[in-house]
Amino acid sequence: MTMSISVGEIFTYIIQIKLILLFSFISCALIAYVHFLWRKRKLIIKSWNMPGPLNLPFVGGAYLFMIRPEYIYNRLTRMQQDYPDIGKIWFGSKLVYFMTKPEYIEKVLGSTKLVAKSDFYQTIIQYIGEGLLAAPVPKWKKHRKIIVPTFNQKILESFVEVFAEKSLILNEILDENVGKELNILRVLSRCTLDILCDTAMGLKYDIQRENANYEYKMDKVMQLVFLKLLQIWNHIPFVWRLLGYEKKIQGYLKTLSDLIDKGTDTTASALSFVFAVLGMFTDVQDKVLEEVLSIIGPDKTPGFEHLHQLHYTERVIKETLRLFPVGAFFLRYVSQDTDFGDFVIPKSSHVYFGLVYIHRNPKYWPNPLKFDPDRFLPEEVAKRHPCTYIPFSYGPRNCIGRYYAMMNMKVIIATVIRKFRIHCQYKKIEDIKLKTNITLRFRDGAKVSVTRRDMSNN
Ligand code: HEM
Repeated sequence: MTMSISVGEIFTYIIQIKLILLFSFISCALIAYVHFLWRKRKLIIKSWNMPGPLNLPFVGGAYLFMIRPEYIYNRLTRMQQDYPDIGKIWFGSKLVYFMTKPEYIEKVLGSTKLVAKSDFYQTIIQYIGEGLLAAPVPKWKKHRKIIVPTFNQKILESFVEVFAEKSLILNEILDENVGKELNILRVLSRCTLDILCDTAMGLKYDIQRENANYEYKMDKVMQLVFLKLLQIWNHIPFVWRLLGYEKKIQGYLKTLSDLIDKGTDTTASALSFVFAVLGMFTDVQDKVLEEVLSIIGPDKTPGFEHLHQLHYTERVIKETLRLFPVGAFFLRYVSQDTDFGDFVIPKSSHVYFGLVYIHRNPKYWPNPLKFDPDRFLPEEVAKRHPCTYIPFSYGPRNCIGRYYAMMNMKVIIATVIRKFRIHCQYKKIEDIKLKTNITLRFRDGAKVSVTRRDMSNN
């Protein structure tokens, strides 16, 4: 007896198999989703009434970041604007709150209990190393106690000479590029990295003159880390490798070797914005020059004793960091239920602090896009809540390098401004479009150039 199967039957079998597979897939997905809801039930219930963007199953609100990397930060900023004071978003399986109300910010950042870093930092740890920035709490406590004294006044004072010496090399490089549109961030990154290697490790690399492109590679590493951080499909190792990102990042890391964990370029980013601002607002530039000349003089090397007298310059730096907070964003892990009066932020959630919107919130900063250094006159500062302005974060886990960075910036500005007039093609703050690769950057370049200053008429 022979059995024959008709083409029609084969077709029916195929359809049935497909239906079974589809059904199995949907069932597995449903089971996984119910399992997820069950595991996260406490977070879901406690955050239920908190406003936020639409969350889809599995991905939550992460679909909002399926955009070109340079637009991700803007989207985050808009989210803060759309949900004033506080909002929430599910980022895959992670519940993330974003807050802009200073009282809420203070409650989290000022707490000695909420000092754990969000596990979003794992990506940073994986490629850049743990450092103090991302260290788990017990290790952080121990290391911070050891490191803080190394930033004391006496030690900082001894660094000023290095700041000044390296700033003179910067001046030589600027002099070779007079009149050209410069990649100012690159030039400044090399200078601040050169300074950091010397002051932190005693290494004399002469990075400013070498052509090893450290800052370029560092930038690429940061860009890739940022992508992995915020586009959750990149968390899947297979996808990350398939897209070729792992190979790229390892390539850059290999050549950065021992510099990688020192490669912070926040100071250089901040300075690049200061230069742009000085170029845009010539009256501000003139006042900075006037102050530098009156405190330090036309040729004298800046010394520690001068720096605390540069009040106007300091206000210019602070106002620049308000509009362009180069530390862009950071996250904390909520290790215990935290009561805010009207609501509770549940244990195991995360808090995101996006600094651009916090610093430009019209509720606390009238006419926020106006560049006005006098917002930082002591009497004006006293009127504001301290957490309306947090470029160096706030509380027990704030930036330990803030005084170092401030002094470094003042020395560089004082050295450069006496020899060069700074120009910038941007005309107003709104013209500067931003992106971030962890630190804040110009989306369309800094558009800065310098010309030699004729000191007979400045
Ligand atoms: C303008 C320059 C700088 C800005 C705007 C800045 C900003 C910040 C911000 C916002 C944080 C908190 C980050 C977070 O919680 O994830 C931070 C932490 C930190 N910064 Fe800075 N920073 C600057 C320069 C520096 C420099 C020059 C150093 C070192 C020499 C430094 C060392 C650190 C360290 C070690 C931490 C981690 C502190 C901790 O977790 O206890 N920073 N910085």
